[in-house]
Amino acid sequence: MVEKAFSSDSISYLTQREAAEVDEMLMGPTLGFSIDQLMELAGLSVASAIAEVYNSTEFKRVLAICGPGNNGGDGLVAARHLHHFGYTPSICYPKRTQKALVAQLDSLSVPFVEVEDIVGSGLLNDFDLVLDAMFGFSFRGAPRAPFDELIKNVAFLSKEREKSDGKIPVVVSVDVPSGWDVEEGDAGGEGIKPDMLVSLTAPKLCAKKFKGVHHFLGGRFVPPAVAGRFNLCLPPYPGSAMCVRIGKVPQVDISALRVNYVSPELLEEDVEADPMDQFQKWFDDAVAAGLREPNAMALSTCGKDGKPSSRMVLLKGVDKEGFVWYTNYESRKACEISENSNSAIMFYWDSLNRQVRVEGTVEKVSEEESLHYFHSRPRGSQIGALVSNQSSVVPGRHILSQLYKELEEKFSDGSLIPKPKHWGGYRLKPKLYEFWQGQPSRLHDRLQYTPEETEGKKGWRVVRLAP
Ligand SMILES: NC(=O)C1=CN([C@@H]2O[C@H](COP(=O)(O)OP(=O)(O)OC[C@H]3O[C@@H](n4cnc5c(N)ncnc54)[C@H](OP(=O)(O)O)[C@@H]3O)[C@@H](O)[C@H]2O)[C@@H](O)CC1
Ligand SMILES: Cc1cc2nc3c(=O)[nH]c(=O)nc-3n(C[C@H](O)[C@H](O)[C@H](O)COP(=O)(O)O)c2cc1C
Ligand SMILES: Cc1ncc(COP(=O)(O)O)c(C=O)c1O
Ligand SMILES: [K+]
Repeated sequence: MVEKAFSSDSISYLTQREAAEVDEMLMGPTLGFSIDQLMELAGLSVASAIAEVYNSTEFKRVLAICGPGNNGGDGLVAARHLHHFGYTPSICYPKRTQKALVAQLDSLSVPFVEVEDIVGSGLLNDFDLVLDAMFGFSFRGAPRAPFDELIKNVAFLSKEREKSDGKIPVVVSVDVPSGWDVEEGDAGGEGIKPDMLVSLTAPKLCAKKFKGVHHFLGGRFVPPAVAGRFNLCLPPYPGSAMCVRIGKVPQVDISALRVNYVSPELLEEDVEADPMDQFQKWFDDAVAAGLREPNAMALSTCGKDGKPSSRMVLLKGVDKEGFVWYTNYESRKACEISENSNSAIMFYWDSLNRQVRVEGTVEKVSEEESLHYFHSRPRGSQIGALVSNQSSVVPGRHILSQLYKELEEKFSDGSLIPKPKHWGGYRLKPKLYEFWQGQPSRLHDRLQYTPEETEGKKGWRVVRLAP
C-alpha cells in the first residue's frame, strides 16, 4: 500500500532546551541509550541520506569538518560509513576528542587534513561534498577559532554557487547548520547555506529557515516514550530506511538532468567472440552489482501497420538459442509478433552505465517449456494469468479482484492450476547485438555484433559504432 504523503506543516520542531532534554531522556536511567549507540545510528542516517541524494561517483571526494562535541562525532561516524559506501572521505578534526572514532578512521586509511590545508581554494577544488559536522544543538554565541574561519569558508561555497555554474562542492549540514542559532537560524545572513540538512531525532527550530533543496530526518531510534513526552510529530521511516525526506520533493529542471558516465573502457580485444558469452558476462556483473531486476528488458514489436510498440518483460531464460520471456499469446505484443516476428529487446543496467540491444526474430517456445515454467511460478501469479485477458479493456479493478477471489477459492485445496492455452513463452533468436558502455563526454563505447561466415565457419563480426 502506498503511504499517504506526510504533510511537512505538521512536523514538530524542538527548541534548544527541548533538544537537550530529549538527549537526557534517551540517555537517562529508563532508556539507557549510550552516546555511542546514538551517535552510530545518527552518523549512519547522515551517510544514508547523503547516499540517497549524492551518488558516490559524482560526489566521491567528501570532506567532513568535525567539531568538538557530539555533532562532530556524528560527522566522524558518517565519514566511516561513507567510506564503506564507496566514497573517499577526508576529515578535518581540529579538536580530537573522539579517540576511538579517530582510530577507526585511521584503520581505514581515511586521511586527516589540517585547517590550513582547506581554508582558501583547497575546499573549492579538492572536494565534491563538504559535510558540516562542526556544531549541533549545543552551540551558543559566536564561533571561536578555528571554527570561525572554517564556517566562513564553507559559507563562501554557497556564495560561489550563486555566482557560478562551475562545479562547487555541495554542503550537507548535520542536525544544525554550524554557526546558526539553534532556534533563530542564520541571524546575520552571512552563514552557511547548506544544500542539504539532515535533522537528527527531530528538527530544531532553526530548520524552519532552511532554504536548501534536501531536508532529511535521521536518527531512527526515538521510542514512543520520548515522542509522547515531547509531542513529536514526525514522518514515518519507509521500510528499513535510516532516513526519510521531510518537506517537498525538489522540483527539477528536466533539461539539466544528466549524468557523466565514468566506466572502464570496453575494447574490441576484451570482448568475447560469441556475443551470448559476452551477454552472460555482463548479466553476471549486473547480478553481482545487486541490481533489483537485472532481467527486466524492454521488448519492442511492430505489427503490419508499421507502428512499433514497447513494454517491459522479464527475461526468464537465456541459452545458445536465444532469450526467453513469458506472456499472454492474445496480448497486443503477441498480435504484433504474429504479424511480424522481427523484434528487439533492450537491457539498461543503470548503475553499471551499460545497455545491451538485441534484435532478431521471435518464436513461441515449446508447450512443454511453457508448462514447466508456468507451474514453477507462485500460485498467485498462476491464478493471475487465468484472470487476465491481457491487453483487453477491463471495466474496473473490482472485476479482476472478484475473479481472482473466485479462482483462489476454487484452487484453495492445492490442486493443479491449469495453464491457459493462451499463456506461454517466446524466444528471440538474435541476429544483432550491441554492447554499450557509457563514457565521459558522451564518447561511449559501442560494440556491435552481426553474424558472418568465414571459410564456411559461422561466427560474429564485431564493429565499433560511433557514440
Ligand atoms: N538525541 C540526541 O540528542 C542526539 C544528538 N546527537 C548529536 O549531538 C549533537 C549535540 O551534541 P553536543 O551536545 O555535544 O553539542 P555540539 O552541538 O556538538 O557542540 C558542543 C561543543 O561545541 C562547543 N561550542 C559550543 N558553542 C561554541 C562556540 N560558539 N564556539 C566554539 N565552540 C563552541 C562546546 O564547547 P564548550 O562551549 O562546552 O566549551 C562543545 O565542545 C546534536 O546536534 C547531534 O548532532 C547524535 O549524535 C545522537 C542523538
Ligand atoms: C519490470 C516489468 C516486467 C514485466 N514483465 C512482464 C512479463 O514478463 N510478461 C508480461 O506479459 N508482462 C510483463 N510486464 C507487463 C508488460 O510491460 C505489459 O504491460 C504487458 O505485457 C502488456 O503488454 P502488451 O499490451 O503490449 O502486450 C512487465 C512490466 C514491467 C514493468
Ligand atoms: C503480466 C505479467 N506476466 C508475467 C510476468 C513475468 O514474471 P513472473 O513469471 O516472474 O511472474 C510479469 C512480470 O512482471 C507480468 O507483469
Ligand atoms: K552541523
